[in-house]
Amino acid sequence: MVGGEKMENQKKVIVACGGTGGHLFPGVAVAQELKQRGHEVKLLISEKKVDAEASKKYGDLDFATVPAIAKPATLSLKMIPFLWKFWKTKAKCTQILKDFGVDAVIGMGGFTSMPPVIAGKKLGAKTYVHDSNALPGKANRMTARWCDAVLLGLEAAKEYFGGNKVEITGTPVREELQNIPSREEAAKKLDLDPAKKTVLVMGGSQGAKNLNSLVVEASKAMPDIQFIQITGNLDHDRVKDELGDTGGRHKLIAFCDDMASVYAVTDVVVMRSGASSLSEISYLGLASILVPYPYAADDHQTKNAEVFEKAEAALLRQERELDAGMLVADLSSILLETEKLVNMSAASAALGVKDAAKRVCNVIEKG
Ligand SMILES: CC(=O)N[C@H]1[C@@H](OP(=O)(O)OP(=O)(O)OC[C@H]2O[C@@H](n3ccc(=O)[nH]c3=O)[C@H](O)[C@@H]2O)O[C@H](CO)[C@@H](O)[C@@H]1O
Repeated sequence: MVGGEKMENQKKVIVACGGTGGHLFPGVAVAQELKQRGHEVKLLISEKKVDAEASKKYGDLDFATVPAIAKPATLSLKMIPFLWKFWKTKAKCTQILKDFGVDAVIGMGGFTSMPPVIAGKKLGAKTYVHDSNALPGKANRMTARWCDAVLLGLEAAKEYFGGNKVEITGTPVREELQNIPSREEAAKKLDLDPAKKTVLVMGGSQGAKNLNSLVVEASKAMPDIQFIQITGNLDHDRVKDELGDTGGRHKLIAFCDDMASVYAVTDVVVMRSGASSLSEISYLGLASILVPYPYAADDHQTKNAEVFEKAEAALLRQERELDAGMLVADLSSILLETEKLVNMSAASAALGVKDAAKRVCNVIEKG
């Protein structure tokens, strides 16, 4: 160990989880569980606005920022600034890790998590990556070679880590989602009717302009259904204009910092198939219509969605094939056929891993 004091058996753990909500929130869940077990934790996030916004709710956790890193898709001159930034970030991480006195580093995915893991390895710490996707990210596949173990959210990802020690842990879900409010309580908070069927729409952290517009059109054709639509900051005002007055039955939220209440009142989710959101809806046993982000790297969101479709927990719809009429038909078929909703919800719950945070922390504790 390098640096500061610690209690016996207590580990000092760095959780590198910057770049997107899909990395940050599972990282928060790991940090919460480690802290509860008496370990000392520091989360490394990126300097991006999305990380600042998403982390401000967790004032009791210790965050530090490092620059966000994105690798160019192809070998080109852009590799030069990438490598320079990577090297500088690794040097910054080495200093943070030394000052902290690191014992273990876990990277939750993305190139922003790579320098802390490599710095940790060089300092003699135990190193891990966690990947929540069915088709793991390039950064994790590269980082795996420096790791003591690779932890996976979904079994489907196992084949990509042949030579590594692999453990299927599921994807950790943050504390507030492990204990959500009652439907009545949540509906009151959101000013919705708990007796009415409610659709949650989540566009993911990247562009969802088309999906947002399709939902607005579908909502207009379903006046008895309530909608909660998370638009993303950039699209909020446009969607608001498009939607007009719905008498309060269709709520728009730019960014939601109370997902627990939102999930508590939801019957079915229409969303991208980002792995963290999927881990949350399966944890809570929610049925879904999945519309993968069409430009996600290697189309990995389709692979995530296929896991849920195969289990009959979700309908998979590609955005290019979807129109408002189809969305209305899909939503009606799930919401109006009670048995279908019950079966899909149960299939979703069967995919959820209730003790994912515990499993990840067990691996780190074992060392
Ligand atoms: C476009 C893209 O490549 N996205 C990737 C990104 O996820 P990305 O961050 O886009 O999306 P995810 O669905 O994985 O995670 C979103 C997270 O943000 C939370 N949330 C969302 C909206 C909101 O208003 N408030 C809020 O708290 C959700 O509850 C969830 O915890 O990393 C994931 C994990 O590697 C990948 O599976 C996704 O494919």
